Amino acid sequence: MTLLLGCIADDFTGATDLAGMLVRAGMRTVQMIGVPTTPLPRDVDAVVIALKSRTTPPREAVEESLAALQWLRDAGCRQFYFKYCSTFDSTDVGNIGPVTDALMTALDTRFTIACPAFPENKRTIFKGHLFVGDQLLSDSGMRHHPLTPMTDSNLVRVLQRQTARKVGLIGHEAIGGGKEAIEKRIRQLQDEGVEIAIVDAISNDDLMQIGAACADLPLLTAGSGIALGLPQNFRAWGLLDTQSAADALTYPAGLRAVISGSCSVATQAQVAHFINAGRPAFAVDPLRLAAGEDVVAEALEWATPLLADGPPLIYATASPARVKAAQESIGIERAGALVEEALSAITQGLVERGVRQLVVAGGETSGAVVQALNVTGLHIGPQIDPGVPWTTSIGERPLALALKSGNFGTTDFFTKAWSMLR
Ligand SMILES: Nc1ncnc2c1ncn2[C@@H]1O[C@H](COP(=O)(O)OP(=O)(O)O)[C@@H](O)[C@H]1O
Ligand SMILES: O=C(O)[C@@H](O)C(=O)COP(=O)(O)O
Repeated sequence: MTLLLGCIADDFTGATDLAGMLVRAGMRTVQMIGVPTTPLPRDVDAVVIALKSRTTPPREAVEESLAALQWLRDAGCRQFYFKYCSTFDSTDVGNIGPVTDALMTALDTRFTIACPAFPENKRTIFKGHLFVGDQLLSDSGMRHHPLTPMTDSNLVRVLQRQTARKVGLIGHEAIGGGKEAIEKRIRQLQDEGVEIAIVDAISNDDLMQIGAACADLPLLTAGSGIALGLPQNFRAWGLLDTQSAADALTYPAGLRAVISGSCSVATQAQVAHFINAGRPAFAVDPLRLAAGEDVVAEALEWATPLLADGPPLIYATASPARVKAAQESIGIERAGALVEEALSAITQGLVERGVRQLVVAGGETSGAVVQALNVTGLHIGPQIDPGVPWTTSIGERPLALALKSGNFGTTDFFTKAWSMLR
């Protein structure tokens, strides 16, 4: 087995998003939870190591990312990919800048790109500014994110605040000129001392050109979009066969549930749609958790008799005003941690009661839940919506898991995802 691409993702839904994209483009891909301690399945072209490092202190994020890189290098990967959010979720202290810096130093490379674009999910970059749909990032719902509020759309400026390396821009003039024009712009930026370039991209065609131009870069940093353009390079080098069934999966049978700790705009609409469709839903309130009430036992008692009739929803999803009120009362980190712990414990209880098919909404939430379930890795299946594939956990008692990024998926996601499991 020759591993071609080694990826480090800063959260679990992001890792699944990237792995799904690679599978779609014909690379057999597994997602491992944390730095692998168990052998990889056979016949794999790409590995995505999922970390929960998006919002941890930068030193911890760097340490974990370097450990993941070392594992991927030891496994023989030829190119490396640091995956972060398509909305560039980070704060002024990191972790995109510090992790990129550390990976560049470890790989002894003086140039990489930074490109969160994902046009199919309406994340585009033009003149270095990130758009979410028709809005600038800073006008989008991301300005209210509980942990990483994004209030500046100029990615050159955002990243420059997080790194001492010089940040530049590969603008759309170069992207429109195709592979050669992009390579020329990279050389020009390198002559100017730029080490990390934000890259404009507004279409999948752009991503294919960028992928081709970045074939020889040891490290890429990006959302999942850039992955679409990489398999063509491995194929051109004769290293990758065309895989017709890279996403073939067999799903475990069992009861179903939806867990949502995401407060993103898309998830709020999905929760409302599920409730309006008459499906049962239980709200987890961080203030009750902080007061020491046994919300976990209450949720499990509520859910148990409902499981036979289809998926119940257990959610902490709330409006920006309610999230703010909870955070002001108990603190941002504590509110997040209490909710993550409670949702994880509830999910463990549901699995003990026979749940085998789960939709989990939210990156941090998915990280907490998947770790609590002791999942070590995921096989990647077909996509439900762009950026969200079905997966099955590796191991003896597999679960079917759809880890949904906060802002991904159509409004009816929680009710429609199941039809693909039949
Ligand atoms: N009602 C709430 N009040 C405060 N924090 C919340 C609430 N609901 C969820 N959270 C926290 O907000 C964070 C949401 O992040 P995440 O799960 O990554 O969702 P997304 O993918 O939408 O960013 C989690 O840490 C979660 O525990
Ligand atoms: O790139 C993306 O947008 C996603 O893959 C992702 O990382 C989303 O993170 P969450 O919104 O925290 O789920």
